[in-house]
Amino acid sequence: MTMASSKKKLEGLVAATITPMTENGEINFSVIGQYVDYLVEEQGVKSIFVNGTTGEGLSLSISERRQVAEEWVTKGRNKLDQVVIHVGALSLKESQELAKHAAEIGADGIAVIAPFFLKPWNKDVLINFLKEVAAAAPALPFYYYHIPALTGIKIRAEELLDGIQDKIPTFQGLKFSDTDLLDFGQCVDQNQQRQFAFLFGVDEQLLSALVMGATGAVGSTYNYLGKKANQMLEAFEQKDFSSALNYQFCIQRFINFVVKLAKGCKAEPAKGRDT
Ligand SMILES: CC(=O)N[C@@H]([C@@H](O)[C@H](O)[C@H](O)CO)[C@@H](O)CC(=O)C(=O)O
Repeated sequence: MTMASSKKKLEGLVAATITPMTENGEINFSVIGQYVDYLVEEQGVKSIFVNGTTGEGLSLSISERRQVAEEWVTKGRNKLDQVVIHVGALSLKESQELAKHAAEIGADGIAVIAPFFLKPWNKDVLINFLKEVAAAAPALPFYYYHIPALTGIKIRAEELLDGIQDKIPTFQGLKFSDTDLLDFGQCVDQNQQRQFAFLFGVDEQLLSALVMGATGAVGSTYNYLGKKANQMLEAFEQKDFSSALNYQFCIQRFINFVVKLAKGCKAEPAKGRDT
């Protein structure tokens, strides 16, 4: 048994954290402690996903990513259940450096997206990349972060997962940020022993993914809609599907409102890296 497999399973809501910035585009480390307290006390969210899409990890320098990861781990100690660090990068060396660093600072897991510029042309090439990153942190649970709309890599997650633990012994689960519920369902279905975490990443459709077997969810909206989403999880658990659906509709209305608001906004420079 690897050390990774003895770890507690990542489940429930996981907030994909925003990286707080100052007006000058520097990282505002000073608010991370309060941010942790807010998630735990106000939203009931006890696990986080750092430096992912929401955290703009790929727009930060390697040094910034290391510092951000360290700050979340430090401030989350004894408060958060799990801190997973996204360590994906175009450079294998950088990704390995970040994976090693995540292990050194005591993170609970690492996640990796597919390299998206010179793209892996088939499943085996992608697996080899992921395997090399995972090997840099052999004691940490490893999650594959599937987000084809942003990476442009259309290799189905179901195909990738087939036999993955033989190649990546620390493989612990999938963060699935896509609307293809056939692919998602087939990932769950092929995992007969139920040992992996299946974390859905399209917050507005989480209820459908719960039906399909999601064991948890990673998303941006759990930063501020965590309480509502937790109520939905609770209703689903109690088999109160009509209440669960009402919560999902409420979340959808909110997300739709935010999306429309964002479309109507002119990008303001220097608040974040991706505006
Ligand atoms: C494309 C994107 O940013 N998707 C979000 C969702 O949480 C998304 O914001 C939400 O479903 C609203 O559309 C997450 O899947 C991304 C995520 O978890 C991350 O920040 O790594």
